[in-house]
Amino acid sequence: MCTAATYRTKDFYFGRTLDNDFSYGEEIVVMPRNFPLSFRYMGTQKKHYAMIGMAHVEAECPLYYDAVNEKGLGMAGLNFVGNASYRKAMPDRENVATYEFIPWILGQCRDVEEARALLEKINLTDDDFHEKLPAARLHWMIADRDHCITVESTKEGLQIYDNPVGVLTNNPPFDQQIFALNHYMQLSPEEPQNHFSAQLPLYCYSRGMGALGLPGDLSSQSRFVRAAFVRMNSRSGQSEGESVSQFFHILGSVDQQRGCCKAGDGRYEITIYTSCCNADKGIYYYTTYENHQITAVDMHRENLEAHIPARYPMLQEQRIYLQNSDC
Ligand SMILES: C[C@H](CCC(=O)NCCS(=O)(=O)O)[C@H]1CC[C@H]2[C@@H]3[C@H](O)C[C@@H]4C[C@H](O)CC[C@]4(C)[C@H]3C[C@H](O)[C@]12C
Repeated sequence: MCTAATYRTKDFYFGRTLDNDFSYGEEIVVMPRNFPLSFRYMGTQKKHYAMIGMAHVEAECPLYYDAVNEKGLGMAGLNFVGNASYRKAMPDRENVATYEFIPWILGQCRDVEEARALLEKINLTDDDFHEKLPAARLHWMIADRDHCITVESTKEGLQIYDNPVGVLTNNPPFDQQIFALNHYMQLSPEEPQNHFSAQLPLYCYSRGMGALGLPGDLSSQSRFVRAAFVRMNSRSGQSEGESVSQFFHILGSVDQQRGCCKAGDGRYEITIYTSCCNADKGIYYYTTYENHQITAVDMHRENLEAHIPARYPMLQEQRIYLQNSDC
């Protein structure tokens, strides 16, 4: 399971949880403008926008899970197993393999409007990166500070949905996820009133009762509702510290603890990492399952005119600050 979210204060933030029962060995990768992007069908782009994100690097090629570019556009891929459907390359389309989709969009587009224009011409192909890395069954969230869309390639073709919630999880398809919010419109951060019966002395014996009924389980539909409720009602200060902290709290509402979701063979699905990217400043903040200290990589500290990506393995060791170490 995974959840992606956007958040806006003074700056625009974009991030996700990556939930799985194993890791592909991902790292933070800054792709500079002059790293040649060789596409399977679309030739080579010698120059493109720089980007920072989480990727598995295979044969020197960053395969991004989520990233933002230097213009403040963000994109993340999340499992969409059983619904994602890709086609063979087609003569009249811009054919892009799914593992190329993030650099294809972020390398060329400043914002969602430009991404929409590319999406009109695209055909997502079913090509594997290689036989050990088959095409991942995903759908994607693309967002800038003003707009957010969900992109799904299904048997019916390419679906592009406005995403007014700024949240994406996994199945079912996005129109059904959004529809399900109708069932929760009574949820509120306010104290509820007794509409049940005037003849009964019902009262609020606890804070938080306005959100009674918010689903607490780990299914993707429930995580969608929970993250949407938290995200839509989120309040924080404008500073970087307050914004980043609030973002991690939003995604903390859908965190997966080891033991609650069995994945077979004694393995469990857990939140391997949580990311929060300041898309305006190009700073990628993250925590991992074992390391709750927020670590950051700033793309603007790298040479963005370089030809080779800069790679930062995630710091996994938790450093605990002993406050009374002098005693
Ligand atoms: C497993 C990840 C998605 C996690 C997720 O959504 N979990 C939800 C579980 S569930 O549905 O609710 O059960 C996805 C997100 C990005 C994917 C990776 C990226 O697409 C980059 C490459 C693409 C290659 O084709 C396959 C390996 C790969 C390295 C992918 C492996 C895997 O499919 C990743 C890591």
